[in-house]
Amino acid sequence: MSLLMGIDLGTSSVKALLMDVHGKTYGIAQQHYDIDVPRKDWAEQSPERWWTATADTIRKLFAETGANPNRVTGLGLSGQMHGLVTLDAQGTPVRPAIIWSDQRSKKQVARINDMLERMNLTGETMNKASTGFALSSLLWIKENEPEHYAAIRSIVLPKDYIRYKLTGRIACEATDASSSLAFNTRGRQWLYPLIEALGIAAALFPECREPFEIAGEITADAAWETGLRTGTSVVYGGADQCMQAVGNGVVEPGRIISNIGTGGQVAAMVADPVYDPQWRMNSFCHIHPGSWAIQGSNLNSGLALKWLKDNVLQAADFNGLMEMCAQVEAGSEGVLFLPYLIGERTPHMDADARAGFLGMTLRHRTEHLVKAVLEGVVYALRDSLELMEEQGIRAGQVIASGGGAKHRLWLQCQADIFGKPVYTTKVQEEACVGAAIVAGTGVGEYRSVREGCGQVVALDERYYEPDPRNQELYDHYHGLFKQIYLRNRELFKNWTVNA
Ligand SMILES: Nc1ncnc2c1ncn2[C@@H]1O[C@H](COP(=O)(O)OP(=O)(O)O)[C@@H](O)[C@H]1O
Ligand SMILES: O=C(CO)[C@@H](O)[C@H](O)COP(=O)(O)O
Repeated sequence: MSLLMGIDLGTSSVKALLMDVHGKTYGIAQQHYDIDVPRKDWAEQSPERWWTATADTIRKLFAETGANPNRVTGLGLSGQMHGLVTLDAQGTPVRPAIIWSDQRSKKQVARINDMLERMNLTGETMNKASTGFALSSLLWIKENEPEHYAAIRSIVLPKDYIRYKLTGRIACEATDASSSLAFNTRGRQWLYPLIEALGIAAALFPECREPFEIAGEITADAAWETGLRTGTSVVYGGADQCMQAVGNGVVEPGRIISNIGTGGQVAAMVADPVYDPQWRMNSFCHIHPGSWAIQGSNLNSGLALKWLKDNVLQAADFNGLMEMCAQVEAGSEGVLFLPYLIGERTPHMDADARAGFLGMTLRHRTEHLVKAVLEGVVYALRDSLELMEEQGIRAGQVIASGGGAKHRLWLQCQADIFGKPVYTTKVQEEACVGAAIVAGTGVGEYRSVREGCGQVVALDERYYEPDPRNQELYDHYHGLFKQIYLRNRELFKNWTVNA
């Protein structure tokens, strides 16, 4: 039977998955990497490091499964969104990639947003600019690193670089391109009037296609580095949020995803170009022309727990932390964590917002801080869920996904704080599975993405009910959580000397 490969270039690791066309997983391999923070507010990763990690991971996957590369009929890619990879005339990265969590481009964001309003283009972008979006980062390079800017011949988003290394073809696709802000999200093409008004050459933006189209074939060099067969078909793939939606079977309206990756999102698919007129959420292209994803984008989800684990507690692993706080009561005995370590998008769109613990007394111990971080992350997701409902999008089912769905405590916390049952799918590594389904559609294993989802994705029978005893308490703390930001917003703006 044919096999499909899905690769997800995440923010904390790259994962590769092999499955058969019915969704039976043959194996998953992973390699971790860090975010580089060379200066305050910067967040960068090396595209070359992504590539060596990806090639190693694919080789490891073949070694561990013993699968024959000749059986792989299609490969699809999923990737962290928004980031900017700059390529020179030889296709070599000009500088490290500026990724989604970078905050250096606040001035450029303000200017782009002014321009969007003046040119009346917000109906096309369906978003306002944020720091870490590729267009904001590119304008920052233009204004601050002219020698680098002069060397750029094309720009792509993170997973597009991996596709280029696999196939030799430089290109983008609509779901991720719509997260760059240089894109007409309504019309699914680059937004040249905006690009040109910012003094950026339109030629830097390569051709932009659809996720399930075949982009090319594995080159001999890539085959040598990865163990894949030369000539294997590679589809364009898509943004991780889109591929995750496919891997959760969310290819039509009615289900909402709550994702805890490095960032966090509450997202739904809509069949109309819906966006929040107050710009508290994001709307991006979904898998097919005529479909969009509307999402609450929280920047500090798994990232906040990872920060606590690595920078504060120097703990060995996530499971150990989760067990440490398993006995702490709902509400962490009054400790609240505001998770805005790198600012926040939904609902505040404020790169200056900052994190903190509040409400501590002599009684509190490490385990309360851990639980408060889990809860703080979910309060932020609840902000997104409430905005989603404000847009008229009702959640028939909330499906949890991402690394945060690996532990029952975080799943129960979501059910309790949302006040809704939370489901998971039987799928492991949903973004990889989504990418594999899209690959299967591109190479003709499935007649449609929907048919692929039908064959591969099923909900787990086990789900998490909200505990009625915790509802009032969590409503109260979520109210405090919102107030803490609102009452400190002005202080955050002037937090740092010489900021
Ligand atoms: N066993 C676990 N228990 C709780 N949280 C976990 C566990 N494993 C991973 N996580 C959380 O998931 C995050 C990584 O999620 P993932 O979806 O793999 O991220 P990305 O796609 O950004 O690389 C970690 O930072 C951590 O907060
Ligand atoms: O900003 C966003 C989505 O809008 C980010 O969440 C990136 O798409 C990275 O995803 P993860 O690596 O955290 O899953």
